[in-house]
Amino acid sequence: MSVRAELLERFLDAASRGDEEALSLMLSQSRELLDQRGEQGWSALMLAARNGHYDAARVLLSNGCDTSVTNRSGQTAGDVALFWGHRHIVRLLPSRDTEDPDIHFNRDDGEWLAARRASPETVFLLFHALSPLVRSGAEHEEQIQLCKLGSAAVQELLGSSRTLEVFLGVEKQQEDDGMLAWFALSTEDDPTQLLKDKDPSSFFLQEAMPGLLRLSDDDAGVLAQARSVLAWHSRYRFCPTCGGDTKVEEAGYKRTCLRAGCRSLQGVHNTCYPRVDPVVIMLVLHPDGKQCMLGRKKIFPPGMFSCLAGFVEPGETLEAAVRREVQEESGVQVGPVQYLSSQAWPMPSCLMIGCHCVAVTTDIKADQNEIEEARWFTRQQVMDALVKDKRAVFIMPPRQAIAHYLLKHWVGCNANL
Ligand SMILES: NC(=O)C1=CN([C@@H]2O[C@H](COP(=O)(O)OP(=O)(O)OC[C@H]3O[C@@H](n4cnc5c(N)ncnc54)[C@H](OP(=O)(O)O)[C@@H]3O)[C@@H](O)[C@H]2O)C=CC1
Ligand SMILES: [Mg+2]
Ligand SMILES: [Mg+2]
Ligand SMILES: [Mg+2]
Ligand SMILES: [Zn+2]
Repeated sequence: MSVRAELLERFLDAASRGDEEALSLMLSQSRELLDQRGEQGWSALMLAARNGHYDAARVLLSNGCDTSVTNRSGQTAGDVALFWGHRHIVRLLPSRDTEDPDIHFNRDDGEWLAARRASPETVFLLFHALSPLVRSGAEHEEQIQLCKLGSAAVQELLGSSRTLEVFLGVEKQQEDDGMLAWFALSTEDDPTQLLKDKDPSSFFLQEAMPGLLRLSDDDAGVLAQARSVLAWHSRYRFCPTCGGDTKVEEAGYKRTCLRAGCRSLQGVHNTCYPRVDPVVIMLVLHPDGKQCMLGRKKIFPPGMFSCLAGFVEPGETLEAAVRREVQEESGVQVGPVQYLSSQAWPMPSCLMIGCHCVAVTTDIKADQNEIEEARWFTRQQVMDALVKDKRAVFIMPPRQAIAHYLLKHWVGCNANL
């Protein structure tokens, strides 16, 4: 081994052990060690993150180390820390999920909203019966895009009592410090004809699934918000407390009961705001660490297996919901549960809470009502499905579903750890 390689191995070893003094000393002599990766493809920061060494990670960061460096599985130090549950280290590191659009809400200010509504730059998305108006994508046939209409195109609809309006937020414009406002309009009339005159290629996307998977990630994100709020309006026209009429307020984010004295007008209540239903979705890992459990619902396309999922019920923690749903659907008992990430799933308003969990029993007895079949799959089988190899024994859930991410994360993480 060359002197340099040996020095690097000693440096990486100090990071693994959490020896921050050795790290500081070696860096003062040879700064280029900082972001170098060893034979396994891991940097010092990744090793400190893997083993939960907070002070060692701080020393590396204070020396300016690059947090975006990835190992051979494409994981950053932040990903490694997250997987191993070292949250104190995750918090030290910049998150890769910080690229959310910069959206501000101003739902109470009627004048401001009216000005946004009238602005020629403002974007309107049109819906009918929860189906968005779309057109074929520019790039390839399968892809579709949301029709982004200007105020002139929706003038008639804006004034109509048969139109429901939901403010979606504003997008900061890079060039001129301006703000682009977005609205969703849902019409009870069928304006297809009207719009066909202007854009004959547009149509209302009828089936939410798998139709929504044909949108770009940006369009799908906006649609998740709009469709969830509109779905709530379509189901909660009357006051859930007294059955009275309601009026829409706060730019589409509140329905207030019109009956004086209704209990929903006082105190804390959750009937006036759009609902979000928490759903746990989990990849169940075999106690041997080498297999995971996937299930098939009858409605899935042939060959597709996905993670088990289920609604969180009142009084439950997320951990309890994971354990109960896995037990109900597969008969398997679950021990540790680890949260990974979440996803808004607008069918109609689920918040998918993605977890990995470890089974403590292995005999599967699929609940025939919800799950047609559940099986253990090896990592190789998941990998084959992921790369669509001809040996693949099942089909992965689509890339856009959090189940796909939970599987990909498992394959990527464990291969190296
Ligand atoms: N993004 C992703 O990767 C995935 C998303 N999902 C989504 O997760 C959601 C839930 O998963 P699923 O497995 O169906 O859930 P569950 O395992 O909890 O079972 C669903 C059943 O629960 C009942 N139910 C409906 N709404 C609620 C509620 N608010 N609270 C409690 N029970 C309810 C229904 O029964 P009944 O019909 O008898 O009323 C429904 O058939 C689905 O909407 C699905 O679209 C699921 C898997 C993957
Ligand atoms: Mg269930
Ligand atoms: Mg389920
Ligand atoms: Mg359930
Ligand atoms: Zn009421």
